Amino acid sequence: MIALSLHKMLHTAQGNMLLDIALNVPHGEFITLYGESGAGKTSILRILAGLLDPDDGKIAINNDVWLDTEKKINLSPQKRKVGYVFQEYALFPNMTVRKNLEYALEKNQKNQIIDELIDVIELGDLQHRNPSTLSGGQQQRVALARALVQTPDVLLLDEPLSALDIKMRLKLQAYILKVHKKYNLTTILVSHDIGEVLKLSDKVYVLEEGKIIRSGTPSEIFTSHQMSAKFRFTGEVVSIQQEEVVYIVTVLIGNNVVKVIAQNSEITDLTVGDKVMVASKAFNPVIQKIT
Ligand SMILES: Nc1ncnc2c1ncn2[C@@H]1O[C@H](COP(=O)(O)OP(=O)(O)OP(=O)(O)O)[C@@H](O)[C@H]1O
Repeated sequence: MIALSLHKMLHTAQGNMLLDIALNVPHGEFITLYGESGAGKTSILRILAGLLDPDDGKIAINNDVWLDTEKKINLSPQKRKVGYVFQEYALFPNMTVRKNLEYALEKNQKNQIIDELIDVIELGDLQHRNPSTLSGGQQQRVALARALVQTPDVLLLDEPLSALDIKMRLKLQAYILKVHKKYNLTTILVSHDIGEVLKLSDKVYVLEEGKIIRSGTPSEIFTSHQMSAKFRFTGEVVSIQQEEVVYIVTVLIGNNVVKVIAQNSEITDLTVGDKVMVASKAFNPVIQKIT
């Protein structure tokens, strides 16, 4: 469980903005912070990691207190068990992938974890190459592995996939989910990509001007209930799930999510990431791939 409460006066181009957050994240949950640019999402991650001090607050992870401004407790970033992945890959360019991972080992830590992560994140073929020779997606896989070397309790992901194309994003999303489950992490993602948020998170917190204004499951937050009877929209498939004899296709249309019931014949050539048209036909939405 992450128990977090904090205040921090932030200085924005429009003047002061109070970041005022209280959040409890159960152990093993995957949450997303979602909101406009400048709402304070990155600041929350930096405060958790110990890279930014709040004006006052408390952070406890399970029973470990990382910060308690009243009791003057403030653990250094090195003592907090967090893994942090940013949009920038921030790898050492002149060290091999393996050396980049080994560099993250703590003193006296066995390097067995390096082989395990290379296996789990499938970096075997890349381990002796330098990051500069790798694609963005491959570099981000290395950055993800490096964030896990010290077996953190908490994984912080600050728009880690936003520089990647859709194919790479989907691949990396799968690795992120895999490590989240395998290492029983509590994960906090910052993302603007609703498809990604839907796929990865258990719960979404919507931030506006430093405060949480709404929270719920991704479907609760993003599903539109205001669809008119006659419509025609284009969107992107974010998931396809089988429900007994039919399929539920989740389509992202602008900032809204629409769930369409489809027959087997409608989804045969459909995959996640496809652009589709959703249109009403006698009150039932139909879905068609755009080629
Ligand atoms: N150390 C600091 N002290 C005071 N203000 C800060 C500090 N760091 C950031 N800010 C300001 O706080 C505001 C929120 O920044 P933050 O990066 O947390 O937003 P964000 O929601 O992550 O935005 P984005 O989606 O663009 O990354 C910005 O206006 C920023 O200039």
